[in-house]
Amino acid sequence: MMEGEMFIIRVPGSTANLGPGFDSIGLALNQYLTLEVEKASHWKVEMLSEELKVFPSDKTNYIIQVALETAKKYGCNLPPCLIKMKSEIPLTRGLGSSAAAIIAGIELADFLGHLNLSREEKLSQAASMEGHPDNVGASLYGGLIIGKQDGEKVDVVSFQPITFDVVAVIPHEELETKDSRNVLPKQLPFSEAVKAGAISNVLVAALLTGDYKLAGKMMKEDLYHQPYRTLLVPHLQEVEELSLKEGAFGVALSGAGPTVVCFAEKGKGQSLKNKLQLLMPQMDVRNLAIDQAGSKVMISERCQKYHSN
Ligand SMILES: Nc1ncnc2c1ncn2[C@@H]1O[C@H](COP(=O)(O)OP(=O)(O)O)[C@@H](O)[C@H]1O
Ligand SMILES: N[C@@H](CCOP(=O)(O)O)C(=O)O
Repeated sequence: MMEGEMFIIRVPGSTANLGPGFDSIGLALNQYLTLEVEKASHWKVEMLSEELKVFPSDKTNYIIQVALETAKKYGCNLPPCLIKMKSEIPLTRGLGSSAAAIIAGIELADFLGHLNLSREEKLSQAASMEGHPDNVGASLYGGLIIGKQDGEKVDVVSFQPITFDVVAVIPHEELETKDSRNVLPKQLPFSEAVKAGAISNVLVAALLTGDYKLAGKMMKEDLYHQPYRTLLVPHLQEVEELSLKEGAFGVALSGAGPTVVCFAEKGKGQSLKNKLQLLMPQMDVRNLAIDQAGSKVMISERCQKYHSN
């Protein structure tokens, strides 16, 4: 990359779990974290979205830290850059902002450092930083991902295209993932763990065969996390009742919450969104689509030529 040239990193946000797929299922959504990057004399982040202004604008920014740590792991030093950053992903609401930031940092290291990492290597690095593969997998691959993590080892299967609408009901209050994980039990009795696994298996089979009614039923039956988190997310039950009545086939807590995601058949999302927004004016209700592409690095032709040398 030459002085003055620029590349763009675009990463979708995501919703995790879809009810019983705790720490394992992720779905990429069409709200994006976008970085415009050019070489500079020192590291600097310029926030183009108001919400991002809470984050450091120097080298201590999380995305730069992720990039430097990733590059270091592969024995590489990154040249400093100016990053202009904007985001459509609400922060700390259960819509995968931290996972998108991690993927952005890894893509930054990969491109700037000529690391040529495979998607599997990127996922392994991202999942070990985030602690679970669901959101990072969706942000990286797009579509629906199902993954299993053991330290740095991740097994993942991704599916595209997945076609249904997603309506996100986003409260104004934040809920940090670590706080929402603190209310979960350390252990489950064997018989309950077996039941919880079976519910998750049926969810996946139902989603992939298009049996949305059954998928919705499984979302509600989750035993892993939603029963414990309802204490922190008292609106879950109300959103669930209203949106099932208004045509959603399923409802789940988005990641660790507090956002609730409602799933509707293709084409039904807009009217569901309109109805829910009227019924819950205090919430930010968004009609979203599934991102099928995952993270992207977009470069100019001149920059591409230089980069491949
Ligand atoms: N664009 C960003 N730049 C830097 N850090 C970010 C960015 N987006 C998210 N983060 C980090 O992720 C944290 C939110 O993570 P988390 O509590 O898991 O919420 P979410 O559900 O949105 O992922 C933020 O407090 C911040 O530390
Ligand atoms: N499986 C995790 C997902 C956390 O997602 P986030 O978007 O809330 O960070 C969990 O349920 O804790």
